[in-house]
Amino acid sequence: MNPVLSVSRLEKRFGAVVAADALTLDIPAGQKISLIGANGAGKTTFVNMVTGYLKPDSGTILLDGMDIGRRSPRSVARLGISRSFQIPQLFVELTAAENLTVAISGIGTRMSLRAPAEAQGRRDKAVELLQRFGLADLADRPISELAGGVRKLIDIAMALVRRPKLLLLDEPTSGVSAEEKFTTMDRVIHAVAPDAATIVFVEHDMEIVSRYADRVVAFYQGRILADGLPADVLNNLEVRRYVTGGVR
Ligand SMILES: Nc1ncnc2c1ncn2[C@@H]1O[C@H](COP(=O)(O)OP(=O)(O)OP(=O)(O)O)[C@@H](O)[C@H]1O
Repeated sequence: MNPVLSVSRLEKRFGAVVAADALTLDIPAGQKISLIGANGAGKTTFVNMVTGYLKPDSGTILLDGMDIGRRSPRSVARLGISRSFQIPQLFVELTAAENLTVAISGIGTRMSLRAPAEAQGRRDKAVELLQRFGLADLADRPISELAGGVRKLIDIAMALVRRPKLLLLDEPTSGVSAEEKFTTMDRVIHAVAPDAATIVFVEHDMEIVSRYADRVVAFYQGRILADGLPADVLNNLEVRRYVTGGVR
């Protein structure tokens, strides 16, 4: 089967810093892949290039065989790649349902914003998405009143509005308490399952990585240091030395 995403010899420099050094990676449908690496290893640069927020200096990014390396973030999202951010991008004065309704309206093409039936349809879809995350009872609460972990989940719900082929999550459990981190990830995996989306998540917490990833890609200085099954990558000597800090 052809990969959903195929990245080949991707390069990005910021002055003297090589943030992406000949990155080559195929991602088949349905995988849950974790990107790991120390601060500054190039994980976010990779996510930004794949989602159109950064233009690569060279190399190709194919989504279902289509070259998307020069497209805008909006165009990449329309084609089927969605993302969440380290810091949730939500309208804090609006409620959870209103935030989702805005995102749902954004994908409606010829729908009239004023037609009551369509407004109700958008609201129903927003509540259905919140339900998937176990958050339906918070639909009418303003974001400003909600905890960090809940905001993260709502940001991820926003990314699911378009039913993406590929979902990129930038540190889904950062800022979430130790007690809540597994519940948060369980809810994410459960919520994404109906769309069978392929998930790439940047993660610093190795407990989360080993519990939820099918595959781990370790970055170091803009390069891929190791790529494979979690147990293999996490036991790799170089990964332990340069990424997880297990070998001094
Ligand atoms: N816009 C930019 N301008 C200049 N340098 C940048 C820019 N974005 C990233 N870099 C540099 O590129 C390298 C890779 O950064 P990147 O943010 O991709 O790392 P990361 O692995 O996501 O780190 P973190 O875990 O801290 O988020 C770093 O040296 C960083 O300082």
